This record gives sequence, C-alpha cells and structure tokens, in this order.
Amino acid sequence: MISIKSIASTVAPRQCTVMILGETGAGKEMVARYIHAESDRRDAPLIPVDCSALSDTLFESQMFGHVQGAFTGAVRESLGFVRAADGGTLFLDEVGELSLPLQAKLLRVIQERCVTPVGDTRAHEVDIRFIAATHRDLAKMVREGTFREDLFFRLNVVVTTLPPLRERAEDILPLANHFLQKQADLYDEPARRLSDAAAAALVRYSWPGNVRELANAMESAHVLAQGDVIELADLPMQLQSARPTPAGTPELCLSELERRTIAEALRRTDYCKAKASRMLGINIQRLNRRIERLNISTRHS
Ligand SMILES: Nc1ncnc2c1ncn2[C@@H]1O[C@H](COP(=O)(O)OP(=O)(O)OP(=O)(O)O)[C@@H](O)[C@H]1O
Repeated sequence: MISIKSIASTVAPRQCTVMILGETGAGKEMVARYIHAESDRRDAPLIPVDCSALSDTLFESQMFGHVQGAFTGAVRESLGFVRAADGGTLFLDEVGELSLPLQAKLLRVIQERCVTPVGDTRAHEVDIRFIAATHRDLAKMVREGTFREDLFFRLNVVVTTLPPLRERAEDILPLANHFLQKQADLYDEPARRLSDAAAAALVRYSWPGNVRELANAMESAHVLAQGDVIELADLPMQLQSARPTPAGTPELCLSELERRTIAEALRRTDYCKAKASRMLGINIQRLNRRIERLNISTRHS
C-alpha cells in the first residue's frame, strides 16, 4: 500500500491520465480519490462513472448532457458527467466494460476535450483529468479486438496495479483495526479488539471481495461481539473455516483471478447469488454480468 501511495502522490500534481488495475473491492476508487485530493483540482469535483452501467442508447445524454426538450422526458437541462467534472477529475470505473461504439465516443472526448450535449448545436470545451480503472486485462482485449488500441494508449499512460488483499497480508490487520475503530466512532463505543484466533483467521482467509469484504466483516463482527474482544465465532462463517492459500500459486491474469474469485464465492454461498454478491461487495446485476462474461457455472457440478 505504501508504494501505491507514493505513486499516487507522485502522479497527483501532474495532469497525466492514470490507469488503476485491480480486483473488485481492492480500493481502486479510493486511490483515484486520493490522487484527486492531492492534485490542484481538489476544489473541483471528482465524478465517478460506472462504465458497466452506461447504455448504448443513453450514453450521449448521460456523459455529455442534454438541453431542455432535447427528447421526450428531457424536462430540464442536464450537464452530464463530463461537464460536471469540468475543472476536476472524471473517474472511469470498469472502463473495460464499454462496448466498442462507446469506446469510440469516449476516445473523441479524450482527444478533443470538448462535448456537444444532446440537442445543442455548440461544443463545450472541458478541462478534465481522466483516471480509469479496470479489473480486466486491457492489452489482451486489444489483441482480441474487443478494446480499441488507440483508446488503450490514451488511457494507459501511468499504470498502477493494486494487488489483491491476499497478496498484501501485512495490510490485513491494520485495515481490520482501522475498520473496527470506524465502527466504534460511529456508535461512540470503545473499539473492539481481535482475539489471537480471530486475527489469525483474518490473515489466513483469501479475501475474494478484498478490502470491501474486510470492511463488511469488521462491521458485522463489531455488532455481533458480546464484549470488547472479537472471538473467532463472531466472524462470518467463511472466515471461520478459512484454510491458508497454497504456496507457489502460479501468477494469474486478472480475469482468471476474477473468475476463480467469483466461482469460489458462489461455492461458499451454496450458489446463492444474493449472498455471493454481498460477500464480494458488488450488486447482483454486476455479479450476473460478470458470471455471463466469464462463463462461470452457477450450479453445483
Ligand atoms: N487502504 C484502504 N483503507 C481504508 N479503506 C479502504 C482501503 N482500500 C479500500 N478501502 C475501502 O474498501 C471499499 C472498496 O474500495 P473501492 O470502492 O475503492 O474498491 P474498487 O477497487 O474501486 O472496487 P470496484 O472494482 O468494485 O469498484 C471502500 O469502502 C473503501 O473505502
């Protein structure tokens, strides 16, 4: 985490586009917010855009805005994400989920730095810093023809990779204590302490939902603990039965890691998608899209 922080501090004052790679829940948006807060754009907004939720038909209005009366339902003018981020930062989350036609439209904004709202005749100039994030292997997508090479090079200027939590075991307990302190502050109660057995279980577990799953687990443990100490039995079930990850696991590409993570979450929740999506810290629609894209089995085999 320290090296990520120092990269983020180094790039923050620059105007360059940053690409943040990492699994779901690893903290990509948090890094983007840190870069924005450390930059001289901090007084303007950071606008996050979930690219996986942008539709082909509404893209222009969602991103570039529209004038009043531009189409049925356009009862008032809308700025759109790009103009809302003027002077600040546009955070393109899950940029690998954009369809090819939408990639072309995004590329034009990045190159020309101006947008024409739907129903408007004038182009509006914008001053924006772009930060993008994805859990996908964009270089592979370029080779496969599903991601535009020109957009890839525009976005892939400074690349920083956020390792999954299981690969930075030294961060687990400090983060767990940080989340326990947050719960204590929220309820104005003393911070609970982890028993040795509970702490060992946290370190042993593979954290498929990364930091988001850890935050949720600490929230639940804070509520369930009977006294000041969090015992093993106060932790979510999947943590109580965690076994160490086998040593010497070969390096995997992000999409393969993601496929395994989702398959494991489904298996642990007895293939209940609602529970698995909670475990992973994503909504069920996003889980369904990923299951479909990665061709993951959703039944007991
Ligand atoms: N180093 C950290 N310290 C404290 N909280 C963290 C840290 N990293 C992540 N978090 C918290 O974990 C949660 C998930 O982080 P974030 O939303 O940044 O992940 P993400 O990689 O963008 O996830 P997704 O790919 O699903 O959008 C957030 O609540 C965030 O505040």
